[in-house]
Amino acid sequence: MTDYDVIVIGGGAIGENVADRAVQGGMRTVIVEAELVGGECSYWACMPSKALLRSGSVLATARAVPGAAEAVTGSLDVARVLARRDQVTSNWKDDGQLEWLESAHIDLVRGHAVFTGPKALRVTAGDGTVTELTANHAICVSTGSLPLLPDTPGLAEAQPWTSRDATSAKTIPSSLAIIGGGVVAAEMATAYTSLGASVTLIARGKLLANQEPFAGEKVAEALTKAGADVRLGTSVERVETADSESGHTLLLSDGSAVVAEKILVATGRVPRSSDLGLEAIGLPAGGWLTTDDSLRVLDADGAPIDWLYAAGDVTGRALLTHQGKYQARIAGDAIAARALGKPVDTSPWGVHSATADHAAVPQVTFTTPEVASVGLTAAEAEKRGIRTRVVDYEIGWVAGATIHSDGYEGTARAVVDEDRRVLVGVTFVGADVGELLHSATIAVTAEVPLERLWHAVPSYPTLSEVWLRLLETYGRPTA
Ligand SMILES: Cc1cc2nc3c(=O)[nH]c(=O)nc-3n(C[C@H](O)[C@H](O)[C@H](O)COP(=O)(O)OP(=O)(O)OC[C@H]3O[C@@H](n4cnc5c(N)ncnc54)[C@H](O)[C@@H]3O)c2cc1C
Ligand SMILES: NC(=O)c1ccc[n+]([C@@H]2O[C@H](COP(=O)([O-])OP(=O)(O)OC[C@H]3O[C@@H](n4cnc5c(N)ncnc54)[C@H](O)[C@@H]3O)[C@@H](O)[C@H]2O)c1
Repeated sequence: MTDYDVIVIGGGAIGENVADRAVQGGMRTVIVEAELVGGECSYWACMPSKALLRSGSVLATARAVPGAAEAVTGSLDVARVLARRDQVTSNWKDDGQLEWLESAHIDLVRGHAVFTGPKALRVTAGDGTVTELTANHAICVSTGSLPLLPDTPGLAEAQPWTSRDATSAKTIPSSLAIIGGGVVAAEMATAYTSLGASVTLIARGKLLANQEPFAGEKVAEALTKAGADVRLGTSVERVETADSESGHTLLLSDGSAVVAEKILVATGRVPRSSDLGLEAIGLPAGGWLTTDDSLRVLDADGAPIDWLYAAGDVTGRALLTHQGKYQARIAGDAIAARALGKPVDTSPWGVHSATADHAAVPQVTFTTPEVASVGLTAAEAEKRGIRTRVVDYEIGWVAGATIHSDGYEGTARAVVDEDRRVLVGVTFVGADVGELLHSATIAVTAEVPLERLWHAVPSYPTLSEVWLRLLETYGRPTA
């Protein structure tokens, strides 16, 4: 039996950050990791997917800038794109992460952890070695999420790709049918189209339905223009696989059929909590771990368990690396503060409260065009009873867009809370708008009054000038 002040289950980006903050708070801390330290984001999600997307995005921009366009004479070098992706994932080796753990004074136990009781875990390594661990103060669960697989007849037999296969593929299939209309579906449709696959995207609803409506519309339009077949409002009812040579036939609810060499299922995520032994501590297996805003897990009565924390995807709060790392900083600090009897500030926007998860989550979808959003959409704000005014502006009309590329197309939307005269949501769609997003995140999180925003002067001629145009469209304040 080995004891630590803090045990973190899961060494993904989020677990690493919980452990780092706990160590910095004076806690002796260990991470238990079953697979690769660095987790999904580093090896099978954010990093490889963005590496697969980047070359196509650069090429599209270059083709829209005369002078550069003439220098682009070929299509993407697929082998080089895949090689760069391999480099970005460190060839699926975690040596670099191990060095970082050592420098951050975080111990590591490799293996699969299950709860044996309160503050107690059993870790079984790949070679069968068992380590019993106990925590003096806290255990934080950061085990992430797994792909959701719909029980569509014939789908499992077709051995579909999940996001792991799509981000780590060594060759590009000639045709790819993507089931889903969310972020993974949109990004992988963009990447695989640019890499030469014949892509069909099948979504039961709209594309990027959680975003402002124009976001999904513009991405669907661009995908179609790039050669993808985008089928919205239709579901896969059955999959037939005659043999591996002829590929798969997907029969859709609108009566049509799609034939593809590979199928990618991108229908969302489920919490990775079914094999954690949660029953040993009185929690149901397989569910999201609901937390308070200082990331303590809530019991069946909704009361926080004082020694049990969770951060990242497994909480279901916001399935994004940056938002999970935000939770991790708060969880690690709260664990250390409570252990040492120091003050804990869980008031909204307090140092130990993940308040932004409710009102100011930023996200960039790296499609062509990009979608960058923070806070509430107009529809969400209305649902919350906020009296809003929606302000739209075409990004292509600002001087920065003229310089960026010819025929720049993009839209910006600001959702104004009319009673408080602050922004509650901002969305940008267009090439390279991802780098604009943090300005909006600051405006929304800091609740900067519109009157003060007029004094935040965007540099000329950058895309940021869209901020000034949004304010002008809203109307200049009077003294
Ligand atoms: C294709 C794709 C692209 C994405 N792109 C982006 C993006 O661009 N930007 C963004 O912000 N987000 C992106 N995301 C989301 C992002 O990947 C996740 O939000 C993030 O990885 C969650 O981190 P985590 O640490 O909670 O979980 P994970 O990274 O999954 O880490 C959990 C770790 O826990 C380990 N583990 C699980 N159970 C146990 C156990 N019982 N014992 C020991 N170890 C265990 C696992 O092996 C794993 O290493 C993307 C997701 C996908 C699928
Ligand atoms: N750039 C980024 O920030 C980025 C990129 C990729 C993924 N992610 C994160 O990873 C998570 C997973 O992404 P995702 O795209 O898998 O999930 P998602 O929740 O974004 O989209 C799921 C899609 O699948 C559809 N769907 C769900 N169940 C279905 C079913 N049974 N049959 C048919 N369609 C079904 C939904 O209608 C939706 O269109 C998201 O929460 C996202 O935030 C982020």
